[in-house]
Amino acid sequence: MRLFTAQAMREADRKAIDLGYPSLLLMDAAGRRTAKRLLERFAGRKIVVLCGKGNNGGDGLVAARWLAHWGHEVAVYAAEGQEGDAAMAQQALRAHGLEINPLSAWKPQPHSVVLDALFGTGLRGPLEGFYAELVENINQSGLPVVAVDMPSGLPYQPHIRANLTVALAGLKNEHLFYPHRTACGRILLDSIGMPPRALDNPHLPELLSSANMRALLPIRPGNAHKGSVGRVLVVGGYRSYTGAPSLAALGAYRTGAGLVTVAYPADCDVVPPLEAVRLPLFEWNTANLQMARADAVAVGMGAGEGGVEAALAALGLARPTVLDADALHERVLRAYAQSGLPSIITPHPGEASRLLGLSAEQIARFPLEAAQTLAQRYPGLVVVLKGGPTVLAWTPPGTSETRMAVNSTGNPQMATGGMGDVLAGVIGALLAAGLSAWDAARLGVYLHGLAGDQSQKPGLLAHEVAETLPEAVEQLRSGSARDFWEPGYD
Ligand SMILES: NC(=O)C1=CN([C@@H]2O[C@H](COP(=O)(O)OP(=O)(O)OC[C@H]3O[C@@H](n4cnc5c(N)ncnc54)[C@H](OP(=O)(O)O)[C@@H]3O)[C@@H](O)[C@H]2O)[C@@H](O)CC1
Ligand SMILES: Nc1ncnc2c1ncn2[C@@H]1O[C@H](COP(=O)(O)OP(=O)(O)O)[C@@H](O)[C@H]1O
Ligand SMILES: [K+]
Repeated sequence: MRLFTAQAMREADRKAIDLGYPSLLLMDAAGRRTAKRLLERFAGRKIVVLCGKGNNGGDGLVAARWLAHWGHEVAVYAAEGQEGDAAMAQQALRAHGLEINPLSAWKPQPHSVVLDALFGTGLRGPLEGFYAELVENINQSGLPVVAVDMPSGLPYQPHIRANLTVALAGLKNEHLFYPHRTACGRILLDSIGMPPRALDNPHLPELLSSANMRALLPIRPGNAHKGSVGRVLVVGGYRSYTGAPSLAALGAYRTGAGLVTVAYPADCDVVPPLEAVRLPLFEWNTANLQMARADAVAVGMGAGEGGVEAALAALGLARPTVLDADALHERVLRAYAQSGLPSIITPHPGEASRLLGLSAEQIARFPLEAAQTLAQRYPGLVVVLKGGPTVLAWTPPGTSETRMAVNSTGNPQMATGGMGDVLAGVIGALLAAGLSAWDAARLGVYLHGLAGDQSQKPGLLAHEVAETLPEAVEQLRSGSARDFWEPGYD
């Protein structure tokens, strides 16, 4: 499943037409499906359809026709100047005997529901004048709004604040990234019968969904033993950061690691989980770390000033590695990228800011671009740029194409200390279980977010998310994990 930009969706539309699929069929499916979705949630209200003159408006005209055909009370207000499919939709509506009122005549009517078909992916700039005022009036009316494809005005201000958005053919950036996602309300995705070949675009980011992540779950054979399902070495800890490596160890065990060893400075009060092997060290060097038996390493959590040394010492173990927090420095990343070892870096925007020389705000605003830049700067390293949502990027060595993915799980209650430490442990366990770096990173962020979603509540703590990981794994395995968007009719 891919995440689309407006332009990419236009290209998919064009591809469908080039494949011989009639665009009017897409519009008819879009309008009809949207009408059904509206009825599922707002049956009994008078329906007011507001249409622009483009194809988004065309979808609205189709929806109005079907709603009237099914016997519902519908009032239609539309801009003038429809062309192509939208003009055909208008013709079909008129054939059903419906009247079309000028948009300027719309006034909020009590107990109505508004179908927002003003603008979709074709918007080229912020709404001004009449349309800006119309959008403000709709928002202020307090009436429920169902948006066709996306709330009109996005990604600019002003825009509609919808209760429900019916995304057509695929999810777009506005449906996933904040603050725009908030304006969508609940999100339903409808395929509208678009030929799959038209949607297939490997250059777009993959959207991590329950279906594709389920396939990555490692299988635990009946004759498993603790040495065969993945041994993780956690390397971290520093004076006041004694909890970080313990949380990573907990994350690793709860994701299925067979054995976790925690290496930490001997003068530090690190208290690893009872089940972990303790390795207090007086010096970070490879020989010391080799005392642990490990299939994968997670290094840097709470490592403070010792982070660089610890990560360079861990490099000598030549194991798949996840680099977090205080290990995330230029020198370390260069060394790991050159080593060719499967390696993952998990910066939050603050750490990415240190690496890129940009502000954390800029990185949080343009996470796709920031993750891509990091992945191109350090070929071979899988970049996990944490946030809401987390973005992943990877430039396989010897190629120039960067693969991108965007996570769909997680929630703002996860913005608490230690949450990233748990993630490092989760990914470490998946690396130790034998997954490739790209698979371990994708499944790891997905499971971590899914666990956070299960126990979503104010005051959520990192160790609680770790404790919920087994439930998240089970949910994903059994097929009961739900995506945040609701699937359409297929
Ligand atoms: N994906 C698919 O395959 C399918 C997509 N479908 C649907 O098509 C939608 C996209 O339709 P679209 O391309 O016609 O654009 P749309 O959003 O209606 O807006 C264009 C209109 O807005 C106007 N306009 C632009 N900027 C403006 C501004 N700042 N301020 C004011 N006006 C502005 C512009 O006017 P112009 O400047 O060109 O005169 C033009 O009239 C998509 O979201 C989905 O709903 C389905 O039908 C089936 C298959
Ligand atoms: N608003 C949010 N939506 C989704 N996930 C979030 C949100 N805020 C934080 N998270 C997740 O919580 C984790 C926080 O990591 P990080 O900032 O490194 O925490 P720490 O350094 O305290 O361990 C990341 O995995 C991030 O994706
Ligand atoms: K719309």
